[in-house]
Parts: sequence; C-alpha cells; structure tokens
Amino acid sequence: MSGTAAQRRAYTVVGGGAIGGTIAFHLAKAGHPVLVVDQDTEHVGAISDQGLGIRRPDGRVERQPVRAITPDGADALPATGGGLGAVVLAVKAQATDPAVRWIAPRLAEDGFVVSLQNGLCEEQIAAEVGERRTVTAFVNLFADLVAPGLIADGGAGALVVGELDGRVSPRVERLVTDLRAWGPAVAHPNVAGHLWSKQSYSVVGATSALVDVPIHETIEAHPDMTVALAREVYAVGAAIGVHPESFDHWEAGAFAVDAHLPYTRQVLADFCGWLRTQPKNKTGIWRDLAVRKRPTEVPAMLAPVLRLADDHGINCPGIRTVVRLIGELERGERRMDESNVTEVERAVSGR
Ligand SMILES: CC(C)(CO)[C@@H](O)C(=O)[O-]
Repeated sequence: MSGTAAQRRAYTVVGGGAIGGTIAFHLAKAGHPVLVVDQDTEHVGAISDQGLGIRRPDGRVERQPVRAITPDGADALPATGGGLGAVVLAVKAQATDPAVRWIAPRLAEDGFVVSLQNGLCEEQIAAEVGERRTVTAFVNLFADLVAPGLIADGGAGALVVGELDGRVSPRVERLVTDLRAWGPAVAHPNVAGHLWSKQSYSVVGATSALVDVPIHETIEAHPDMTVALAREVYAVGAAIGVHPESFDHWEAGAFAVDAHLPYTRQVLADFCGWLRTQPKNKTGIWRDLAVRKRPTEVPAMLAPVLRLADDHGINCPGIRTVVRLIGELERGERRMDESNVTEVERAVSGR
C-alpha cells in the first residue's frame, strides 16, 4: 500500500457489478475512500450492511466496508469541495448514457471519468463530460456478481489506461498505480488498439454464449469461425486507422489476413490454454442469458463497430448474425444450442 490515507485518492465507482465491484473492493482494501453508486437497491443495501464481498476461487470470502448509494440517494453525498474527482464507470454498455448524465453535473472541473466497460463507450462519455475529462481504458476482468453485495473473483487479465490523445499523463500514471491494487495495470499510448482487440475477442465471447459450454471449447471447436469473426472487427478498426494491440495471449497479428496459419492456430491454442487457467470460464453475456435472465450488453457493445462498418461499406455477416441470435435468445425465441454456432459458422463462410 502506498501513501497515507490522506494522500489516497477518493474514487466514485458508478456500476458496482462484476467489474466495478471488483475494482471498488480492491481500491477500498488499499485504503482509498470509495463510494459505489448502483441502481440495484438490494446490492446497495447488502454492501451498506455487510461490506462489499469478494469470494475467492478457493471459496474464502473477504469483505471491505464501502459506502454505497443508489443514484437517487445522491442528495446524501457530502459536499466534496467541487464535485466528484475520480470516477470509474463500470455500467453495462447500454447503461452508459444515463450513467454519464448522472455523473456530468456532479463531476469536478478537474475530475475525470475512466471507462472500465466492455465496449467502445468513450465517445458517449466525452459527449457529456468533455474529452478533457475522459480517460480511456481497456480491461479484461473475470468476475461475476453472484449475490447482493458479493462478487466471485474469476481471475485477472490485462488492464491498460491512457489519455484519448495517447499521452501518458500524470493523472493516468496515478490511476495506474491505484488500479494495481487489483491487477497488472499499465499505462499505454494506444488504448484504442487494445479496445479493438477486446471487441474482436468479445464477438467470439458472445458467440460462445450461444451455447452452454466454456468459451475455450467454442474456440477450439471452431477455429476458422473464430478467426473470421475477429477479422471482421479488425477490418472495421483498420478502416478508421486503428493499430491493434495484443493482450493476454490474444495476439492481434494472428488475425491479420496474411497471417501464417500454423502461427494463428498456435495463438488460439495458447489463448485457450490461458482461458483454462481462469476460474471463470463463461462470459458475463452467458450469465445474463442463462442465470440472470436479462438483456445482454451485446447489441450496445457492438453497435459502434456495426455503425462504422456501414460508414465504410464493410460487410460483417458474422457480427450481425451473432447480434441477431443473441437478441433471439434474450427474447426467448431460441435456446442455447450448438446449432446457433453452426449458424454463425455458415454466415462467416458465406454458405
Ligand atoms: C469474457 C470475460 C470473462 C473476460 O474477458 C468477461 O469479459 C466477461 O465476463 O464476459
């Protein structure tokens, strides 16, 4: 732990679910004053009563006292001398607009919002709080909200932070130092390149949620489809000048159209090998469909990719099929089944 309690920066974490709750827990454990803002009254009540809990893979539960409020409880916020300083935004992609509209009038002039979300949400954030107060980040965090006030730790992955213009500013460096309380955070000039790689992996993750098996099994059973889906995302990124970055064994170069096939296969094998070491083996998307019975973030998460694909005349049959099938699963119009993956396979191969 670095710094005295007085030096440790206060954080407001908006969205206290799998990602936000995990980050809030570790910041609080490192001695930062943390306020969680979450819509779920039961979750907020449990955190207020018992503390925020993390269940480790060995079953041990640790709890941290953390302040938690619902957005309409914000009147109870203490006057913090000019508003919220450091805000971690960790709501689902589809909840970004209302969350940022809640944050904007409360954000200090010199405060900032950092997005720890599965999506490309920075544009929406900057539209409300300004680019100057938007920090960009990419996170690969394995966790599940398993009960009110309790998050299951499913393993750590990469966490990359930077400014929208690529600078590694003092506020980014400080944020990285603080986020190391959770995992291997680094500052980087090309967060966008990481976010596009996460999108390419997320499409594959969403495909794996069409069937009730671990992510790595879908990749292993359908390597060509995996590569085709990732390439659709990277083609759109390339059209807007993104230089893709690698993370956690997901080697961006393996998905280049001219990549050597044995290399691509090896990368997929290594990535699946790594996924197998993670205690959590299915996506949050799968969990929303199978356990929580609620809409997933897939349409909102992939909307910017599909919008840009349209702007640049790029065909993305695989991504469109995945979004359609997830929608049908959300509405109960189909069941999780291997035939869904076959449908994606057909779409990417033009059959
Ligand atoms: C796929 C995942 C487990 C790790 O990136 C996470 O993004 C999730 O919960 O969907």
